Amino acid sequence: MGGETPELSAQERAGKAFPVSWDQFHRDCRALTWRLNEVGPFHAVIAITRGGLVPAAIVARELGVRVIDTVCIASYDHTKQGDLQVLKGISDAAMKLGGGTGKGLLIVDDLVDTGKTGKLVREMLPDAHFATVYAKPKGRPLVDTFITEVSQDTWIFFPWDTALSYLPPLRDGAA
Ligand SMILES: O=P(O)(O)OC[C@H]1O[C@H](OP(=O)(O)OP(=O)(O)O)[C@H](O)[C@@H]1O
Ligand SMILES: Nc1nc2[nH]cnc2c(=O)[nH]1
Ligand SMILES: [Mg+2]
Repeated sequence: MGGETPELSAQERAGKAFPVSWDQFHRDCRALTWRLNEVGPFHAVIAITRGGLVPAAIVARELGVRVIDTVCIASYDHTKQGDLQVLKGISDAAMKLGGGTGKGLLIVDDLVDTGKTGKLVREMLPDAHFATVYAKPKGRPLVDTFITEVSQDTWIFFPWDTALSYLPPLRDGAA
């Protein structure tokens, strides 16, 4: 493979890192719920797995919603985006609650980046409300409610993907 430039992952292209702690994530999910409380009530929460599972649990708890379904979509293999794969669709029971179009349903994901994942789910449930905790500019128009916008060249590190580790002092060359 000599001489070939290796393809950059989405994370490498993103450049800037935005690490989020559990505390911060919990606070941001609660802030999201404050906004959603004005929009509901919702019959059910639909979590886009896997990243949507944690915010969906927190939001559903705060809103008092006990029906939670999943739509299972994979696109990024760690940080490289490939074709979207729907591994599991929305259940018939949740579809029925949303009258076939998603009316009164709340879709939750951790973030929108390019918007490809969100677009696909919106097509499945055109009348549902779509909420994410974080949004990048490309995906932002797809989202009805979000809390924090980060630039397109930022990579968000979630607490379930990270651990506390030693950081060398700045003067020793740490970024
Ligand atoms: O707006 P997009 O460019 O489509 O990217 C956003 C999606 O990417 C991540 O999921 P990922 O596919 O990495 O799967 P995961 O939730 O299982 O980590 C994230 O949780 C969103 O669902
Ligand atoms: N963890 C994480 N996953 C993503 N998938 C698409 N964009 C991102 C991001 O910024 N962070
Ligand atoms: Mg995801």
